[in-house]
Amino acid sequence: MNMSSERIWVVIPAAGIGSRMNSGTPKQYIKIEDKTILEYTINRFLEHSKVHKVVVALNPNDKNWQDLPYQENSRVITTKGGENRVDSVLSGLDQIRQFEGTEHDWVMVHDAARPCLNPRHIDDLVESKATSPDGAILAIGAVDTVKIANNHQSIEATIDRETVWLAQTPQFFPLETLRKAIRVALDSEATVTDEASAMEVAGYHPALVIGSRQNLKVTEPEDLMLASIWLNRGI
Ligand SMILES: Nc1ccn([C@@H]2O[C@H](COP(=O)(O)OP(=O)(O)OP(=O)(O)O)[C@@H](O)[C@H]2O)c(=O)n1
Ligand SMILES: C[C@](O)(CO)[C@H](O)COP(=O)(O)O
Repeated sequence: MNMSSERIWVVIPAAGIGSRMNSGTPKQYIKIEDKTILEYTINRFLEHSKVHKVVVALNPNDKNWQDLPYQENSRVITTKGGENRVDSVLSGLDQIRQFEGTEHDWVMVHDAARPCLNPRHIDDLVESKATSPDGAILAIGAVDTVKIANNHQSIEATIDRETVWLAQTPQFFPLETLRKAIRVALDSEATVTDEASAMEVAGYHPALVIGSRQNLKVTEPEDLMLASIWLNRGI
């Protein structure tokens, strides 16, 4: 257990319905081999020595959580998810603050739908804390040429892909700074599709930490095969 004054919490937004997956089961509860996608994701963090506790934001209509093996685990806390991902994340941050979080703590936010995260990337983010006070996110560079489309779905322009980074999660920030930044961003009706968006609106410049295409977000049916391959190889 990490006894330092600066603890690392994890918030896992898991309240989505997975509409793009076209599955009868919310995608975070689809099983690969013997475990659900959500279990792979939660276990990634429970197995990491630097992680204090994990807060999972659940859909209010979630019927599957009760079947997962975390009911008696004191390091796993649940909270009520919200209408959008950002609302679920904020609910998790508020839960931490109400529970035992302090202003010294940091938080990693990681999509439930990214079960193939390699633990070494958690280490990389933790290490980034020493040099990135504004926080950091995992990201990967674009390997294809990047086009900007006009509203008729034809090419408007090509942009220099050296400047293009595809954001992943975890996204790692000081707990209180992130919580306040999200609240300000939402009050200003900014679009917040990841935590870094809110931090940017607040004027911060989070660092980019190299991630991996292995850390894919299971979004559409074809992603399941890729996730299965990675998970069956063992991470
Ligand atoms: N109101 C929401 C919406 C999404 N999420 C979570 O945010 C992560 C990333 O979102 P996404 O991949 O878009 O998941 P869904 O919203 O479930 O997918 P879709 O957009 O296809 O419905 C997922 O783990 C999802 O469970 C959440 O906690 N609360
Ligand atoms: C947070 C995220 O995974 C970073 O790429 C992404 O923004 C989530 O988008 P989604 O549409 O909520 O899956």
